[in-house]
Amino acid sequence: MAKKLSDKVKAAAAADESKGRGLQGALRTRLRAGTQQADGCGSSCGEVAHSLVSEQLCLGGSSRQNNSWSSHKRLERRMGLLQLLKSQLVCHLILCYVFLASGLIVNLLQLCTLPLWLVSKQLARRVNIRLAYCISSQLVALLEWWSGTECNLYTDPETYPLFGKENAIVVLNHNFEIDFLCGWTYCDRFGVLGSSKVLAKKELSYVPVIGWMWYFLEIVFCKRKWEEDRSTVAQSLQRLWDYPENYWFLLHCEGTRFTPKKHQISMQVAESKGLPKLKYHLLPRTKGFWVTVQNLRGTVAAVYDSTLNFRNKETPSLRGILNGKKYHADLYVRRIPLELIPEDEAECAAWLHKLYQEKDGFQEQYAQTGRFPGPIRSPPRRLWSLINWLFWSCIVLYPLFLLVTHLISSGSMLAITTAAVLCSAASVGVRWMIGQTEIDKSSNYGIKEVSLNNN
Ligand SMILES: CCCCC/C=C\C/C=C\CCCCCCCC(=O)SCCNC(=O)CCNC(=O)[C@H](O)C(C)(C)COP(=O)(O)OP(=O)(O)OC[C@H]1O[C@@H](n2cnc3c(N)ncnc32)[C@H](O)[C@@H]1OP(=O)(O)O
Ligand SMILES: CCCCCCCCCCCCCCCCCC(=O)OC[C@@H](O)COP(=O)(O)O
Repeated sequence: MAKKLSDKVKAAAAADESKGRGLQGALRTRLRAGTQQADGCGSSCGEVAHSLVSEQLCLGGSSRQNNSWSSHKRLERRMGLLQLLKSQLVCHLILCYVFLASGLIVNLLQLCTLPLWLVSKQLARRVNIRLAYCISSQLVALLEWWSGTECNLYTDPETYPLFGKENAIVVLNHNFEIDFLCGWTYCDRFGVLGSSKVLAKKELSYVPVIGWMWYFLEIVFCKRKWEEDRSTVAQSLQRLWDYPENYWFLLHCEGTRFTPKKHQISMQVAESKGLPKLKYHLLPRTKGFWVTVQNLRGTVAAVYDSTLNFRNKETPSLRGILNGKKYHADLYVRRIPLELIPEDEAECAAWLHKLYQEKDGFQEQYAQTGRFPGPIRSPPRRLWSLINWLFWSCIVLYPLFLLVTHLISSGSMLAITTAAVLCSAASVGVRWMIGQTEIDKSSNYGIKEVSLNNN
């Protein structure tokens, strides 16, 4: 497609040239048109614009051509150096240190808000929303500003203005290691990052910084055991009725991340239930969806059916992001008013199965054409996440710098060894946290229960 576009633009430019406009001017005009077209058609098309710029640089007079060419080369070399820098361990250690140190400070501040809950619950919630933003937006900054990952949004123009202005249940496919992070990015762009919620597995509540922050955000945890979850999940959802700010409530109805083995097993379950097979999704669990819709009816306006995929079959990871690797996310969102969702449990379950069949169709279309339906309306990344990261870096890196210089000048072996042990422990801790996002280390949920049922 990229080659086709490039050829098309060049051919049109040559035609313009023959009309006497000069090849450079013609290319410049066509380039503008080409870049606009590239906006809507995939990453490779973006590269067309880049290659045309390079060609244009080569088309000037010979001395200008040499200057432009060498400055282009310099730029490329600088980009290469920047990329090399981003892959260095020392950079990762600094990023992780800032995240851990600032995260623990924020957790401590959240603890300090406990008395406030007794005096004014709504004020305590608003304070915690802002504190949580300080943590989650650091990961958003990592995605948007460090790795430069592109996040496109396919949605219809009537829906777009409602994003961030109402409470919504977001049903998102669970196929990627960074789908939670892409979710956060969209939340940030529509101003609901601090307040957004999820139906999360209980194990995540023990993850330092993020899991601890979630207690204060009234995140809903489940054990993925319906007998226990049916009452605890409903109670936690009821508490959100008077939440003071707009939020998105995320539900991965598959309940676990996609792996070929889990897919095979869940399709056996689908078959046994007489349901059509899904190619790109696990069979959704319907109880969590039903209980969420029932308990949030009246306070949530719609379900945002969200389907995420990455261009060129990219398999993004948090490690890749930390290394500065750029990915290209595409998200398709359909708004479905909550009144359209059946109240009866069995009907609601059938509705969800149908929704997942439609989602599977969208993924098939994406696999075939590289596009979801509808126009792209991508909100720009916001500066706030970067400003927040710079602010916390100043706060926690300055004392670290003082400490390191003091340690070195003191020459005390004991102090230096203690610092090295603490650094290693922190590094192991962060690796474990990153491990939580890795599909290779995914739980046995969706495998174990079926083999138990079969025994
Ligand atoms: C685009 C914008 C994005 C916006 C983002 C917004 C906010 C962001 C905020 C935070 C981001 C952080 C993200 C963190 C992500 C963390 C996510 C998770 O932790 S996912 C895991 C936890 N969540 C869930 O599990 C939700 C889905 N699960 C359910 O709804 C379950 O029903 C349950 C309520 C958890 C109960 O679990 P249980 O295991 O008891 O399930 P069921 O009773 O439903 O299971 C029995 C049921 O399933 C059938 N079955 C059996 N085996 C399988 C199988 N392998 N596959 C499919 N189905 C199976 C079985 O036959 C039973 O069927 P039935 O109900 O018909 O009897
Ligand atoms: C600037 C910042 C640098 C930071 C570097 C360190 C970052 C460490 C971040 C750790 C973030 C931990 C958040 C975990 C969210 C994981 C969400 C997820 O995807 O959970 C999986 C479950 O849904 C299903 O589990 P499985 O049954 O598949 O198993």
